Amino acid sequence: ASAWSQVPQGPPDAILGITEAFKKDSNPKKINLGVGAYRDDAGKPYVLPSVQQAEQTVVQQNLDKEYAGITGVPDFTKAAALLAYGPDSTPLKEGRVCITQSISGTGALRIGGAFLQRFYPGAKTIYIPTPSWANHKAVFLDSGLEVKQYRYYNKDTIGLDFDGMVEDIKNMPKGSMVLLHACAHNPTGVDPTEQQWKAISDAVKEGGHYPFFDMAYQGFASGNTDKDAFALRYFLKEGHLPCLAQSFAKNMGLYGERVGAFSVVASSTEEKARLDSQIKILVRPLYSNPPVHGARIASTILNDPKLNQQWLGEVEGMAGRIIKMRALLKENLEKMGSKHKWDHITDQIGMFAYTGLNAEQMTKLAEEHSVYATKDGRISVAGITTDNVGRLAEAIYKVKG
Ligand SMILES: Cc1ncc(COP(=O)(O)O)c(CN[C@@H](CCC(=O)O)C(=O)O)c1O
Repeated sequence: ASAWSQVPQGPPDAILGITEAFKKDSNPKKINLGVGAYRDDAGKPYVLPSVQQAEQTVVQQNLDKEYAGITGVPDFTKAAALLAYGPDSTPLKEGRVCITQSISGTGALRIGGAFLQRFYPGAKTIYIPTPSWANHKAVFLDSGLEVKQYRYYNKDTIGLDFDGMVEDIKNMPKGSMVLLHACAHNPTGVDPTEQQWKAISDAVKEGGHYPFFDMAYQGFASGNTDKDAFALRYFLKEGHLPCLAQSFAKNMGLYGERVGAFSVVASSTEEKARLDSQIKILVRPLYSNPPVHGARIASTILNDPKLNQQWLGEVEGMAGRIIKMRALLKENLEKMGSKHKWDHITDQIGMFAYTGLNAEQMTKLAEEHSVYATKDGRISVAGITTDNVGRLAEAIYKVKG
């Protein structure tokens, strides 16, 4: 018998499996609201013009294909840190930010999980929101951490369970690790207000907890990269020493180039040097060093003031189209005569809308209307276009009323 005879058949991925089902559907009017990837109003993937231009520049430089070093392309990681922490960030100015390039956001989370598992002085338990990105739990379990949850979403108000979240943070064992979505919460699209973030920071500080920010959508939520980094920067001002996972998949459309970064804020430059050395020791046996092409594109954009401005305009454009599609869907649902309130669709922010539809209704959307999205009722708003929004509203109305 083969060595693998006892390997069980695993389930399809909760998110990426939706695209597989969508591809199998022959209905020409099918709609894919599954994977959180931006589409333009023609429903096509969008390569940002600033990315195309940056790529041309990189190619014309005829660079070599040598290893970038374990922590990646230095011009990229320096610029990524500046984008996240901001030009007036004290830790950045004092050289206390330890950063490595990563295989996009997932890779940053995984380096973070492995680093915390190896060096965190407290209990190796990380608390993630309820609900959270479908892959968070597996990333941290596979990193060797225990995963627990804190209350986050209130299904009655289809909003933030702020009191529950703060209470759970206050009740966590002292010195717990807490994963926080910096902006554009996935899957709910529900973010704390700036006031609420201040209370959350106090609760994290009170418990001596350790914050791990996942910022996969900087710029993509509000259209403004500084605004979307508010929570992270506020925590820094409040003296927290967080770690951070960054992704350039969505805000630069570099999905398949796998461009990201993992960083830890140290308490001194001497500590930063020790962390640097250990991050390198951790990454080397993982994948040794990261791919250079995507990072060179991102670095060209971030380091060229003109291209950077153009890029910021394009990010704002993507965020703007999503905000417009939210309003259009709500309007169409109301035109259908739906007796439900749909304010949450326009109140929510970022790539996703949490519709409130249950798994059975989501299955009906797929089977009876060829509308594909994850079973938790999340829809990727970027998949909505002026052309398909009417049909989508009709389908939702038919399964939910
Ligand atoms: C909160 C959050 N963190 C990290 C990531 C990882 O993104 P990278 O591509 O590794 O940079 C995602 C992507 N989530 C999207 C995209 C598809 C997926 O990976 O699940 C989603 O939820 O649809 C995310 O939503």
